[in-house]
Amino acid sequence: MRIYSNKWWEQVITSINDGILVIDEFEKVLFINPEYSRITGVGKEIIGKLLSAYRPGAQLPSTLKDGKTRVGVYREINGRAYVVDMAPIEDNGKIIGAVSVCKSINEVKELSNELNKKVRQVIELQEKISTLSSVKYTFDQIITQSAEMIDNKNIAKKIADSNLPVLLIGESGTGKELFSQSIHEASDRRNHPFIAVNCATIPDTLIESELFGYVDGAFTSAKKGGKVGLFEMANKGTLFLDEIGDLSYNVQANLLRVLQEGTVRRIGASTEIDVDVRIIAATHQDLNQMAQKNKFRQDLYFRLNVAHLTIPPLRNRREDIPFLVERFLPPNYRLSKDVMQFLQSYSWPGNVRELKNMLSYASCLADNGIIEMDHLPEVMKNQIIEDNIQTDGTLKSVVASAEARYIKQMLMQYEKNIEGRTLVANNLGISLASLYNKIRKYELE
Ligand SMILES: Nc1ncnc2c1ncn2[C@@H]1O[C@H](COP(=O)(O)OP(=O)(O)OP(=O)(O)O)[C@@H](O)[C@H]1O
Repeated sequence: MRIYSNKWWEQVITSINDGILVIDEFEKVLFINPEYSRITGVGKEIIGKLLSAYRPGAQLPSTLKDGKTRVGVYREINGRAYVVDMAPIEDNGKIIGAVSVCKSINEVKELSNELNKKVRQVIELQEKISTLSSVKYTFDQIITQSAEMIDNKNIAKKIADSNLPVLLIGESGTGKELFSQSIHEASDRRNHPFIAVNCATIPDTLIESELFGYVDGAFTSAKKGGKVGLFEMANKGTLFLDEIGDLSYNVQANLLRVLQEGTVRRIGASTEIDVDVRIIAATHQDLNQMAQKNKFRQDLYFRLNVAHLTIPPLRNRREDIPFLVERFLPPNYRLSKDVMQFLQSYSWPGNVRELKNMLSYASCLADNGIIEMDHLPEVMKNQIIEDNIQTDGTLKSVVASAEARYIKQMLMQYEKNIEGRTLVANNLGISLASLYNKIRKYELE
């Protein structure tokens, strides 16, 4: 068998990543490695000294005496904390020395602090994801009787389980997010995050870091430790990009790259991260026209416009109004005949959201459970109804239809008594008698 020199063994021990100290049978220190010095702060001056004299409280002399191994003994000297394992060195049953092996706790502490920091970050992210991704809606909650909306629901159900991107087009408050959440809930991504982001409400300078995240030190105001982007948060789930038409051209290019590659690169990072995210985009704008005018990237438009649904405004599906009213009114509340008639003729610029909010407001004012015209918000009553006016037939009948609509609109704004009627007549520039004639003629009451 080959005999290895002392120098050879010394090199082996020197290269070990734990601190090592060896004493002889008389407690005299024979050897320490550089790691021991690094952990304890004790240098080569200890060699040749009696350990208990140089390091009071050391337990290695006890191991020398009783021959017992000691494991995980905690030591803290001059702010340096470490754990020590001790073992006797025997030759033919006789203890001829002892060795101690130590590991720094400062490093373990630092690692544990680092770990705690990461755990806190994960908890923060989980909380953020759960607030961002609280899916409330399913297809059953989309109330409609309109043929166009029923078609939309059927198509949405069919494409839900695919990974196809979806583009939802419709005015504000028509239910685009409702569709988007329902598609997510009906897909096999339902147990993963649904994250909604409104591109119109995030300033241009921040949107990239929101979507793609950044690494530590990416820019001067960057948060320490970096930031996870929404794409990473939505991994395996759905990212709902509302008002996508408001994204700047630059961000559109980066978004397209993520969709094509299936990877994101955090701002300032050199590596890509794989992401598996289904995109549902929504807009009230005509992206096709915007693409033709170079205001929206055509390649991104084609990428997003794979499955598209156009959600009609409420004024074009008035048959839904009574059903939505029933859904949103608190129990034991009802609308007066006037109010129901008004809702049927109103233009609903804020669509279903406006109807829902209006009913909440009015039901607070209606003490006896019956919602009257007086309980409607003033802005609504003042809204000039431009639709539903007859636009074909003889000139006489079209003028009569417009006249009836305008008088009705005026009547709604004033009290239903003589003072109110006088104000209406004055505003219309006609006599009170003439106003009553027109009310009778057009059956406005
Ligand atoms: N068909 C419907 N049945 C029941 N509730 C509806 C329907 N459509 C819309 N809503 C309700 O109206 C409100 C607005 O809907 P939603 O947020 O989905 O609209 P949106 O088109 O995404 O609006 P925006 O573009 O302004 O974000 C929500 O409270 C939603 O629940």
